[in-house]
Amino acid sequence: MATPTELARLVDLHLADLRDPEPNWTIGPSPMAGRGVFATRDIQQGELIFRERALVVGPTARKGSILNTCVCCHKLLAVKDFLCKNKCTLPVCDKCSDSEQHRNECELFRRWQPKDLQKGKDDDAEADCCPVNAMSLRILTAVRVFFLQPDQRALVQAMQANDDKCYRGEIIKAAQCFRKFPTTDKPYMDKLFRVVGVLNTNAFEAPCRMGDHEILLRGLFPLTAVMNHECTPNASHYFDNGRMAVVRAARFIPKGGEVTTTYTKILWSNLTRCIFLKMTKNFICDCARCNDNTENGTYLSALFCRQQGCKGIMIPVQTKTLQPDWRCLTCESVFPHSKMARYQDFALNTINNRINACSISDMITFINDMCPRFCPPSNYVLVEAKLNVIWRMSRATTEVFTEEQLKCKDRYRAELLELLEKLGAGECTLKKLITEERL
Ligand SMILES: C[S@@+](CC[C@H](N)C(=O)[O-])C[C@H]1O[C@@H](n2cnc3c(N)ncnc32)[C@H](O)[C@@H]1O
Repeated sequence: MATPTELARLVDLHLADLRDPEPNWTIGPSPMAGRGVFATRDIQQGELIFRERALVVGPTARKGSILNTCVCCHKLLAVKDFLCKNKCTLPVCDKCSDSEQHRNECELFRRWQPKDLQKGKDDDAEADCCPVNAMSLRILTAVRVFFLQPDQRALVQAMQANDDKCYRGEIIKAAQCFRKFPTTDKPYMDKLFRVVGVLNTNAFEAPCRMGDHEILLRGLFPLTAVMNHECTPNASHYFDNGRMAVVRAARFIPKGGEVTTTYTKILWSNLTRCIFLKMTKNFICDCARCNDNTENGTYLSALFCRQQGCKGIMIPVQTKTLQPDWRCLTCESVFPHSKMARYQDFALNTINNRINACSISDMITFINDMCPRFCPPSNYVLVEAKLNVIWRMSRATTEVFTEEQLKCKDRYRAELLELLEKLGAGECTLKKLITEERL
């Protein structure tokens, strides 16, 4: 892995005009992990730390992604016949099909000879069959790295790449979308594997708005990615239309302090964050919040006691483990994680199914009247459901809400702000969004 100095040199080149002549940050060795970002002087709460453009972006192509979106300008395309007119089989608008930006990848995809997904299907199936394979779209961001300038490619090389067998699977699945993928070219495949590893370790999903449609882009923002993770971080980041990352101090950061961000959602429970970080970033966090099973007194993990007749709440006993025992704070019964995990999944699915299917007004009734029967109010799934209601109400343009519903929204908002306060989240992006109701 590159030294902090070498990484810093390449990051400076990448920042170009966005580099402050006297930055309040520097890259150095981190006691947390590898390299990290550190304050060169005291940084006040709310102060800008840096802005950076994406080094490379591409489609996320995750389950549920809208595939008929131009991979260059991100415009929403027609529902049918939306592939590049030059036949690379990527979704590209007519204008971008002939653009400089698309030329290299278009040629490369054509050379690899994409398989025709509609071939061999009967007429009816053909009508319903999406002509794009999400796995070939997913590999596009990695492919784009090969067309960057030498210094930019060196920067990608200098970034950390976690080793994970799943990433190989991602490449194998992409290779199956083509007749002539260079599978036997070992040096090329090794480089591709590393780039895919860098993307999976470092890339962000950045929202990008195009008119009234919003998509998530997969973007590599190298300096933002060098920041290590803390569950209640001292810096917060947001993305300006998918292409620019903006990082500000959420709290005061003393000179020499490590500038941290979060790789998870701030309101997730200890256990949910722990599982997510282990699965996606391959580490177990050791921050103060992860070591406290009351979760700063927020009890975001809490579930009702499974002992008959007891109305107490249970919380995980051990911290920083994927399968803790659970103990009731009232009757002190202990249950194994397997039992509580089933119960947590039930609460999660019940609430999330409603979120996806209910009107705002039904959701409020469900949260206020039904949820308290099976889920403690502090549980993160219920907390997120309230966040979802605020989000939907603030975006609703035509719906008219009753006085009662508006009061509920204000109550949810006050509860969420109190939670963030307990967590010590400072001026984090979520607080800003809740306060400004621009979720
Ligand atoms: C995006 S990189 C962060 C920058 C990285 N330290 C470097 O030197 O390039 C993410 C990886 O850093 C490590 N990491 C980040 N935060 C960590 C933490 N709080 N504890 C342990 N490892 C962490 C993990 O290996 C994680 O997969």
